[in-house]
Amino acid sequence: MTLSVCYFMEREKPIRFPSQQIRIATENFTNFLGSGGFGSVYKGVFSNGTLVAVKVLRGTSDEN
Ligand SMILES: Nc1ncnc2c1ncn2[C@@H]1O[C@H](COP(=O)(O)OP(=O)(O)OP(=O)(O)O)[C@@H](O)[C@H]1O
Repeated sequence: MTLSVCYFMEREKPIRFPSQQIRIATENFTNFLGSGGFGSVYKGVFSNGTLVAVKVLRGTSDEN
């Protein structure tokens, strides 16, 4: 029981992607989907085929 809860929580941890990988997936933020209160959203595809929506938070830079 405890183990399965831990496993679940482990799976729920945020995944950190290098900015380079995000840039490649979004083809350098070419496919603009729309913008919301916190920033712009871009379409991306990871090399394994996973389709993602990437939000660039307003007021942040891509330095990190
Ligand atoms: N998964 C998605 N697929 C397609 N388009 C998306 C997706 N997520 C966001 N968008 C597009 O980006 C726009 C902004 O999305 P966002 O999630 O920022 O909206 P919001 O909830 O209004 O904003 P916020 O959460 O910043 O207040 C949407 O209106 C939509 O056009």
